[in-house]
Amino acid sequence: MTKTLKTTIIGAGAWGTSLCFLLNRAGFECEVWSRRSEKSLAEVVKDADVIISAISMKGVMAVSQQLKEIGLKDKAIIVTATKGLDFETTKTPSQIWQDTFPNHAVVVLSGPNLSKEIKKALPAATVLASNDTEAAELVQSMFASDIFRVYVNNDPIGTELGGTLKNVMAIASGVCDGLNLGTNAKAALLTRALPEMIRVGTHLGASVETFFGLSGLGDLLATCDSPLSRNYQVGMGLSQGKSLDDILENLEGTAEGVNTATVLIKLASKEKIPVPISYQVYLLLKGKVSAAEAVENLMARELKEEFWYLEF
Ligand SMILES: NC(=O)c1ccc[n+]([C@@H]2O[C@H](COP(=O)([O-])OP(=O)(O)OC[C@H]3O[C@@H](n4cnc5c(N)ncnc54)[C@H](O)[C@@H]3O)[C@@H](O)[C@H]2O)c1
Ligand SMILES: O=P(O)(O)OC[C@H](O)CO
Repeated sequence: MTKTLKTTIIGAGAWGTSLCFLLNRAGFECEVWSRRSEKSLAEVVKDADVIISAISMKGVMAVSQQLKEIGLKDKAIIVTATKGLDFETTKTPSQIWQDTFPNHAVVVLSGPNLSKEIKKALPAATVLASNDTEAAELVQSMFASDIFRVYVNNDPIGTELGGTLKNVMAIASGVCDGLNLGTNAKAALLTRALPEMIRVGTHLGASVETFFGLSGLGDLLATCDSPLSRNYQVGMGLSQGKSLDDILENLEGTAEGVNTATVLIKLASKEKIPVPISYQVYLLLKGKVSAAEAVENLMARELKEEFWYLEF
């Protein structure tokens, strides 16, 4: 039955084309739309049963408003695969989609999914999260294949925050490796990164457990240890003294952690959430500290007890 569902992917970047590859692998057809497509957005979404947004964060608000004007098919499911926070509102993509389409099921897709590995058909796993379990399970059945193991959960905010907040940590991790700080430092960074992500996530209504799953710890491990990650590449470049502009100009695709760091610091300052690692990443991105100074600042912080995510 699901094989007859019409599926449209919005965004023909690295992730949109990888998601199409995965659907095809599972035996599903889909249409990928970009601003360069011959067809209009209205043409590709008007009969779509499943609409997958794989655009970068900067386009989410505009595209969701465009789709609101166009109108979606009754009961169309919206799947959001973007990892970021909106600059103006600090909202997550799923919050934007759900606010725009209150009567439609919104499903978050997030996990340790580096697109270059996906396109080589290497095995991977992901999470589909929604308050609408039926919708999540339907999309699960569409993506599951011999190379893609798909789990579901009912914590969309936690699932997308795992994938979003780790991008900032991946920048820190690129710095750590670029400065050759060693394995001990890397282990300390990643171990302290997780409670920082949990602190933000739980403040925004996410469940702690979600951060120990694929979209939290899983994506943290993948992105913070892979030169394939664009966010990691940003950190690596900064540690080598390159300018952010220069790094971004030579980057293949989007490093969402750059924008996320700014939005996160705005949000964390307003809500008084301690985010020491992300704050040093933010200062580094803004050119206010050097990579070495960021490390010094983290090491010089007030001494405290280790645990747990409520401590900082
Ligand atoms: N590449 C990956 O490995 C990967 C994996 C998982 C999630 N993601 C997430 O998916 C999102 C996209 O990543 P990517 O790697 O494909 O980036 P990309 O830069 O390769 O592609 C982004 C796409 O978004 C489109 N876009 C941006 N603004 C738009 C607008 N206003 N209207 C229409 N289209 C617009 C661009 O044209 C481009 O095709 C990011 O949030 C990223 O974090 C990426
Ligand atoms: O290349 P990055 O850093 O955007 O990471 C891509 C995905 O988020 C990995 O899961």
